[in-house]
Amino acid sequence: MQIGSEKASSLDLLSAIVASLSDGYGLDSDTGDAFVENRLLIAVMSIVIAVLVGCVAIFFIWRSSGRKPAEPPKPLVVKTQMDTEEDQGKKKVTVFFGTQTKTTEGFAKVLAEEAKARYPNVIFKLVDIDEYATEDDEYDFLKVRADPFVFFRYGDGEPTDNAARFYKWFTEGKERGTWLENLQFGVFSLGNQKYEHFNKVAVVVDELLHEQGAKHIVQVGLGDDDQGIEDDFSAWRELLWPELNKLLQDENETGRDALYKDNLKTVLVRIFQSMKSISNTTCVSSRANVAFTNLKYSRVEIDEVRFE
Ligand SMILES: Cc1cc2nc3c(=O)[nH]c(=O)nc-3n(C[C@H](O)[C@H](O)[C@H](O)COP(=O)(O)O)c2cc1C
Repeated sequence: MQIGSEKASSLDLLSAIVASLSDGYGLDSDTGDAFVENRLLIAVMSIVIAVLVGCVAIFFIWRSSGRKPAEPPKPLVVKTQMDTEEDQGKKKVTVFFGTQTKTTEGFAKVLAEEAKARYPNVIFKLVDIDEYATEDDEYDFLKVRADPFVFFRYGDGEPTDNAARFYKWFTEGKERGTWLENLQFGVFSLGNQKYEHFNKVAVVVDELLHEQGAKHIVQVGLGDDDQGIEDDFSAWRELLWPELNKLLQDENETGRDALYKDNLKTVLVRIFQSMKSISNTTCVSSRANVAFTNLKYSRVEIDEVRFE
């Protein structure tokens, strides 16, 4: 050991410390010498300890700086749900909606539930357009979907918050050409003619879908809150069902109307339950009542499932 030399290295110092510790703890001198001579081992150990101490320090600095781990991306609702084995081979319809105060969501739900009752072998999904894609590019799903596509929008001259990202991406992509030839769609919009831009966003989306190759199942429905939006909605649905029959009804399917009537009571209960989950107001329930008068079910029966 060369502690007395001109300049002791840190390794020499460490060796000296280990040697004195071994003395202090009663190790025999041979063992102490072995430690001291095995400088390479000590060097490796000291590096490992230094790295570990460094990692712990970095971890605490990182935690104290308040950074949170990156959030996992939002699930792609439709893609993941529709790719299940059970769904394979079945026809699928997606009801997308954009909404500000959830009225449109309620109407979309009514449509989806009624459609499920009419076409029990078809898979209907109700999807908030903003939750479909985490990245704009994922809206590319439109080009590969051959399923009927029903889109709900409302206008404010501007899109609703939850449709803003989709609307920006879609309206800025006019150079895409006719890339939506496999898509069939219908649009119904909830608006109010008192506003300058009556149902503007829906009209733009409808026109653009058509321009880009998608085929109308039914012409755009422009609901007017100022006149009677439930009647507009009912009238649009009456145009929709015959067209969906052509697309969705199985060739060997018979007695659809009887099946539909059997299902209807259950469907009404489900709709009222889901409406209640959206809003507890009786106003929402009464909207559903009106929306269903054209199904020829008496008001008395519907009132049995009213929630207060
Ligand atoms: C702040 C505000 C702005 C609106 N702007 C428009 C508009 O520009 N054009 C239109 O047709 N309707 C407009 N409406 C009417 C809504 O489209 C209508 O009330 C619709 O039922 C709301 O649906 P939601 O609850 O799903 O957002 C507006 C409503 C509000 C409250």
